[in-house]
Parts: sequence; structure tokens; C-alpha cells
Amino acid sequence: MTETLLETAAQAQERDRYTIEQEGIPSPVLMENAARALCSLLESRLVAGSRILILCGPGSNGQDGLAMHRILQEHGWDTAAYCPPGQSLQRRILENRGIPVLTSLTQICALAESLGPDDWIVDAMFGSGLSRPLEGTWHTLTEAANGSAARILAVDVPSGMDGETGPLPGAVIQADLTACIGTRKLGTVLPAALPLTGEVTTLDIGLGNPNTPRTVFELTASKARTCLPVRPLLSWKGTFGKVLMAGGSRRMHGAIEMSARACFHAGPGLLTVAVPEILQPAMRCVLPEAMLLDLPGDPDCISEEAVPAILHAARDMNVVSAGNGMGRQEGTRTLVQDLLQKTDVTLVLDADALSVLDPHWLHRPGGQTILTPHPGEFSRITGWSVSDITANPVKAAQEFTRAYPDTVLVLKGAITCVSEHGQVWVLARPDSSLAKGGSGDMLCGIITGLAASQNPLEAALCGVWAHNQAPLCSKKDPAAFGPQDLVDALSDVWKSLREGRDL
Ligand SMILES: NC(=O)C1=CN([C@@H]2O[C@H](COP(=O)(O)OP(=O)(O)OC[C@H]3O[C@@H](n4cnc5c(N)ncnc54)[C@H](O)[C@@H]3O)[C@@H](O)[C@H]2O)[C@@H](O)CC1
Ligand SMILES: Nc1ncnc2c1ncn2[C@@H]1O[C@H](COP(=O)(O)OP(=O)(O)O)[C@@H](O)[C@H]1O
Ligand SMILES: [K+]
Repeated sequence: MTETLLETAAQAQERDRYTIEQEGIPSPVLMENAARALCSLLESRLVAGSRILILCGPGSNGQDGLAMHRILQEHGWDTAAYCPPGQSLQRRILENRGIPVLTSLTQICALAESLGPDDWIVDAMFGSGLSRPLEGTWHTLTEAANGSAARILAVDVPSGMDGETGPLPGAVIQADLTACIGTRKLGTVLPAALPLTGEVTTLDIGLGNPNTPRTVFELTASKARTCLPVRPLLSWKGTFGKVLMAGGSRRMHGAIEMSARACFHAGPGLLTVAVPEILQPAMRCVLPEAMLLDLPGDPDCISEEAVPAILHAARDMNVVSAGNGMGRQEGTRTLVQDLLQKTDVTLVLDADALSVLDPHWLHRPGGQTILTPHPGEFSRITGWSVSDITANPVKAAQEFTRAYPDTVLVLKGAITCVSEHGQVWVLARPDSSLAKGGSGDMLCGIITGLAASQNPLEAALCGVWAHNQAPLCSKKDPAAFGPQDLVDALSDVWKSLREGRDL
């Protein structure tokens, strides 16, 4: 299976219901599977003498926690569990076994405070059934857990975090490890959630598949692998496609240089660069492998006179990119409009091309368009606020590509969403190495290079993955990581994908 689902709390509940009612697997069996999988995950992190405090809520998340209490005691660990008064299946089993459960809040808070870094707190307060912010007892327990020196394992989602929209206002568990039950919850990949989940893993507990359509997935190595262009032995430059990249201006020469270098190292067959005359000597030095298109008009930027030459060359290409360091003069606007409205070549629009874009132009007579905006650029295109976009980029991406069916959207940021026709793939692997000028230009180049021989969605998925993984290969400190390191690392990224190994 190459798709890794991200589910809302409601979709996860539907999966539980389907497994229990339609397939007939009793709920206690699933609970036992969950508790045993959670215990073996936790036990792989425990050391001799580790103590475990389990905080259990009123629903099934809490039942998972009580079952863990029983299993960990069976295995000889020193555990204590808190659960509010009330009858339940797991509670009855504990009573039958003579295993105590604590109900005093003061006692639990003191215990949390006494724990050390080798100890663990299990957050089994709330999972997909959370319906409002944490208050009272739950707020107090969450503060006590977050203030403890012990590490925290969150069951399914950190309590206080909504499975669809991420952290609610007020207290939220700050986990070191989150073990999602069955599928990862969508809320845990949103920007506000990532600092609170710690490491995330998904446990298989034998849930069924209700076969209802799903639209949100995680972008993983195995997905990226399926999108990597194949390189047959009996190939020639024509096999890997022809690229034209238009960009650059007197004030901004670096952007198109970085983008073109990244593009070349993504493996297209032939690369032609259309830059204003003033940038041609530098381009020849930086990337002698590229051909240069002579442009009439203003020598300092791409002016209106240059547009016909670029359009003419575009007709012979598999993909054309525009925008890097181009400036926002009239020539840029005309070029973007004409590329969209008068050609059917695959387009990649970035940076200044996005700043002049009128979204009506995205309904093209033919051909697909890859857009690579950051939230600021996306806000200008859509009229949506940056804060709404960054609060839930998945929803924003989904809405946009439902409205613009010829478009593949790459909505960039610490998490990046790739979307087409309302389907979204989320890459939630933040890395500050990429938080610097030039990173976006390199991404545009990589995607353009891949789109020369791959369909636009696959190019975007594979490009976003490779760009994000390059800092891992380079092993440079995030502060020092730069564009040349990214280009140098691409070879290792492609090899790791091709050979099916993790970086
Ligand atoms: N049904 C099953 O057999 C399975 C359940 N599983 C676990 O069950 C969880 C879902 O269980 P539930 O649907 O019972 O949901 P929860 O255990 O998340 O909690 C729901 C209960 O909490 C109350 N509640 C919600 N928000 C509250 C708040 N802020 N303050 C106080 N009370 C609040 C609700 O009224 C309800 O009683 C999953 O996250 C997962 O951990 C899994 O183990 C898979 C199998
Ligand atoms: N903290 C981060 N974690 C992961 N990726 C990041 C982070 N910060 C930036 N990036 C990535 O770096 C790129 C920056 O692009 P952009 O904002 O357009 O910058 P530029 O000015 O270089 O064009 C995007 O692909 C974005 O997803
Ligand atoms: K939880």
C-alpha cells in the first residue's frame, strides 16, 4: 500500500463502528489489540526501574489506558493509574484482578511531580471523542503531566487536540511520543499540532476498511518512490523531456540560477533558460549545461518584447517554469497570462509569476499548471487570510484545487500540502534548514525537472519529498545548510528512493 491515510476523528469513529458492527470484531478485542500494541511500544522505551503513570479518561481512550495498566503490571512494571469514578469493562477486570486504580487528584499530581526522566506518563485521557477544551480535573492533570520530568506517551492524539482541527484553546498534552490507533489523525499534522505530538507512530490493531472515499494522505517515502521517473537503460535525452525556465532580473539573479541548477539535477533531458541579457554571462558560468534563449527588449528584465520569443520556444517543451527572480513588471504579467491562455504546455509558476497571477487564467484551454505558493502568495491569489491558511493548510489546499481542476497546488511552509482535485498529500517533516531565501526557488527547479518526464502531480509529490529530505542527506547544521548543499544532496535522495532505503 503506498497511500498512508490521515483521518478526521469522525472518519476514525466510522472505521471503528464499521469494524465492530459490520465485520463483527467485538470492541474489547480491538481494545486489547490496542493496549498490547501500546504496551510493546512503551516497553521498547522503558529501562529497568522506569515507573509509569497512566491517566485515563471517561471514554474508550481511557479504557485503552486501563488495559495497559493491567498488561504492564502483568509484565512486572511499576505502574499507577488514575481514572474518574464509574463502572466500565476494563475497570471491572482490574477489580477482579485486585489491581488498584487511584481516584485522588492530589495524589496523582504529587506522583507526576516525583517522576524522573526515565519514567513515563501515558496520556489516555481523550482521543477521537474529545468534544471541547480541557477543563477542571483534565486541565489540572494535563498541567501536572506537562510539568513532570517524565516523558509522555499520548494514546491516539495528545489530549486537548482535536483529531481534525488540531490543538483546542487551553491546556493540551505536550507528548514525546504519540501512538495513533489504526490511522494517523489529520489534526496531528497541522502546524500548531506538530510541536505537541513528539515522534508519531501508527499502530495496527486490526481495524477494517469501510471503503468510504478518503481524500487526505501523508506524503511518505513509499509514495514519493512511486512518483520517481523511471530511467530506462536504453534511453536518450529525449526520454527525460525538455524544460524551459524563464526568470531573473538585474536585481535578482540568484533565484533563477539556483532554480535552474536544482532543475538540472532532477534529471531532465534538455534544459533551456530564458533570462534577460544582463544575466546571460553569469548563467553561462553557473550552469554551462543549460542552453540560453536570446531575449529581445529590456536587457535588465523580461519585458513585453521578450514574451513572443518565450511563447515560441514554449511550444516545443514538455514543461515551462516562470517566476524565479523575474520581477513584477508588465512583461511578467503578459508572459504569465499568455503562457496560461495561449499554450497547453505543463507550467510551473513560482514567486513573481504568482504575484501577478489572476486566478481566472488558471482555467486553461489545455495543459496543467503547478503552482508553488507560500502562504503569503496563496493569500494574494485566493483573498484568504494568511492566518486562516496557516491554521489549516490542508483545508485551504483542498478547497482551492476543487475550484481549479487544471491545477496542482504545492502550498509550502513548515508543512507542505500537495493537492489536486481536492485530494491532499501532507508532508509534515519540519526542518529549519529550508527556512531561508532560495529554498523555494530550488523546489520550483526540482519539480520542473521532474515534470519534464512525469505527470504534474507525481512531479510535485516527488519534488516536495526530495527537497525536504536533502538536508538529512547533507548532514550540515541547519544554520549552515545552503543551496549548493541541497543540489549536492539530491543524488543521495534519488538513490535512496530508487533503492528503497530510508535516509
Ligand atoms: N471503539 C473501540 O473499540 C476502539 C476505541 N479506541 C480508542 O477509543 C478512542 C475513542 O473513544 P471514545 O469515542 O470513547 O472517545 P474518548 O475516549 O476520546 O472520550 C469520549 C468521552 O469523553 C467525553 N469528553 C469529550 N471531551 C471532553 C472534555 N473536554 N472534558 C470532559 N469530557 C469530555 C465525552 O463526553 C465521552 O464521554 C480512540 O481515540 C482510541 O484511543 C481504539 O482503541 C480502537 C478501538
Ligand atoms: N521549517 C521548515 N520546515 C520544512 N520546510 C520548510 C521550512 N521552512 C521553509 N521550508 C520550505 O522551504 C521552501 C521555502 O520557500 P519560499 O518561502 O518560497 O522561499 P524562497 O524565498 O526561498 O523562495 C518551501 O518549500 C518550504 O516548504
Ligand atoms: K490521548
